[in-house]
Amino acid sequence: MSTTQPTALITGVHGQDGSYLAERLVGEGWNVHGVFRPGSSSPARARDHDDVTLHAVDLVDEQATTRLFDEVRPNHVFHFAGMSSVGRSWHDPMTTVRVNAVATTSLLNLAHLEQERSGDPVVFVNASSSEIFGAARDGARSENDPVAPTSPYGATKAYAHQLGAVYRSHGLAVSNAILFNHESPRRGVQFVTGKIAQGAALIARGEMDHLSLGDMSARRDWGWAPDYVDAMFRMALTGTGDDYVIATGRSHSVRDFVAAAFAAAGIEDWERHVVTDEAHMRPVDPADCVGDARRARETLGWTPTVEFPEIVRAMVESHMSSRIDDAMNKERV
Ligand SMILES: C[C@H]1O[C@H](OP(=O)(O)OP(=O)(O)OC[C@H]2O[C@@H](n3cnc4c(=O)[nH]c(N)nc43)[C@H](O)[C@@H]2O)[C@@H](O)[C@@H](O)C1=O
Repeated sequence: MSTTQPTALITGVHGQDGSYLAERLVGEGWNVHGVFRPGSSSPARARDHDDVTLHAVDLVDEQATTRLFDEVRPNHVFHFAGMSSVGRSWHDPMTTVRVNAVATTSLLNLAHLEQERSGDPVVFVNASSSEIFGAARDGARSENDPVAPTSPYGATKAYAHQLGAVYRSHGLAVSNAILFNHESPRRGVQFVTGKIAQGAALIARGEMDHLSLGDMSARRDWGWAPDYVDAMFRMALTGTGDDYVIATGRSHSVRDFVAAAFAAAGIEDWERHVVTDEAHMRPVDPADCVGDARRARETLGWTPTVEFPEIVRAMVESHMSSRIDDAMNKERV
């Protein structure tokens, strides 16, 4: 490994975005360190990646995280680790706060200290979220929209987003990637797209009878995860910090996703197989969530490359052919 190449620390390296970014940075010749939660399962794709140095660290443990920084001395931090389920955040707000707010505070502080110690810039890319905008209104959201979260998850992401801006004004190159929903065959089944893709495949194979969902009228701006990882790589290369909405600009309903997924699995009469259940509904849920990524297009030269039907197909096909190398996706909900 070259020492003149950038050294990146990726938190949440076993997740969807972390794993795609690790592969990308290794391909670019970077020195890549990945952090995962002690005790969490290690998907085969991460275990197989010899070029990524893995660290089992609980990021809520400030001393352990300080030791990690002392060992790695990163000049790029990509912070993806978090409690990422909006639905679950209503049931476990304390864990949501610890992981999304407390750990992010520690990482921003340590990145800033590392910059001061080394005298060299440290670039920090923070995975922010469209959930910081809440459910108040429809229409495409841009970086200038008010931060007004309506879920415990959104509130913790809003805090991390704003603390990132505080450290930016304090000299750290922090980019907040305001990520709208982004999917791939690596998406876990706790999210609606992974659940539907898995359900359609299991029903087509005769291994499941019906799929139980919450609000099917909810609309989301679903993009392709590797595109969103590419956007965050581009943010890092600017060497300066800013806020960037990353989105396709178009939304589809959960119902649209269900119809496309079942069609991809060879089932046209999907209504027979889907029931709605109050248990999957949320106290508050944005009805329509669309992003305006003009700044990312103009400043980063970023553009989404994969359309909605292709995303759905890729996810269903991976479940149909059992190319599921991900422990997360083996779980059934
Ligand atoms: C940008 C944002 O994107 C994601 O958050 P999310 O939008 O909550 O994603 P989801 O896939 O859990 O829900 C999408 C929609 O689908 C509805 N829905 C219906 N029925 C079920 C259902 O059965 N399960 C789930 N999970 N959702 C359901 C649900 O009520 C919502 O309207 C995370 O990556 C998050 O980390 C993030 O930052």
